[in-house]
Amino acid sequence: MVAIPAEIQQVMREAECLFSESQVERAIDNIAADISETMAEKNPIVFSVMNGGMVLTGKLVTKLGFPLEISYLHATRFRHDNNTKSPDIEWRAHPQQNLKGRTILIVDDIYDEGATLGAIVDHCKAEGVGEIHIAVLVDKQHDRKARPDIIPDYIGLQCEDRFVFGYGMDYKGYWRNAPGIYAVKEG
Ligand SMILES: O=P(O)(O)OC[C@H]1O[C@H](OP(=O)(O)OP(=O)(O)O)[C@H](O)[C@@H]1O
Ligand SMILES: Nc1nc2[nH]cnc2c(=O)[nH]1
Repeated sequence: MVAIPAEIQQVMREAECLFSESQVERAIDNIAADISETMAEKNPIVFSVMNGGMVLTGKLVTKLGFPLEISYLHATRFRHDNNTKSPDIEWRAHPQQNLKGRTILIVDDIYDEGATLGAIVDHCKAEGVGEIHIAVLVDKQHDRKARPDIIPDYIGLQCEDRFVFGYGMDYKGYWRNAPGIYAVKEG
């Protein structure tokens, strides 16, 4: 057995809960209601952005009472050896479907600097996609947005400019399963 790193337990003990489970669930209900109003007739493909988008995608799709296809793509912020993130995106799985003329819904956990969503939108446009809709659980508030031209259509919650985890978002690979949105203790 490989032990759980002590840091992983400690980060949760010390974290600040920014949004409780019931607050997040309400936000997901609201996203689902908005998507249902605008996308019900559009025969969309829903793309979960792996890994972080999987929790929101799973919770969302059962609330969408209209025909849709579910799939995934994997674009991730490239990590340097020292674990800092660069603006470069590493594609691990492109969409496999023919996107020509299709309406798609991109579902991700967090819109932070926006480099990830920017690369996804650019790729899908190059593939001839019809309409692109974007849903994120959290929009992090700061003025470092890399692609001000890309604004998610459906946003669950606005969060302060701190590193957050839970509901799909990880802390060093852990706590994507946390039932709330937590901020790592600062200082
Ligand atoms: O708006 P940005 O600054 O581009 O950051 C947001 C992206 O960062 C996280 O993914 P990450 O690349 O860490 O991979 P993960 O989904 O596996 O956690 C998150 O899931 C978003 O996809
Ligand atoms: N887990 C996590 N992933 C991110 N990717 C970009 N910002 C964040 C964040 O605050 N938390």
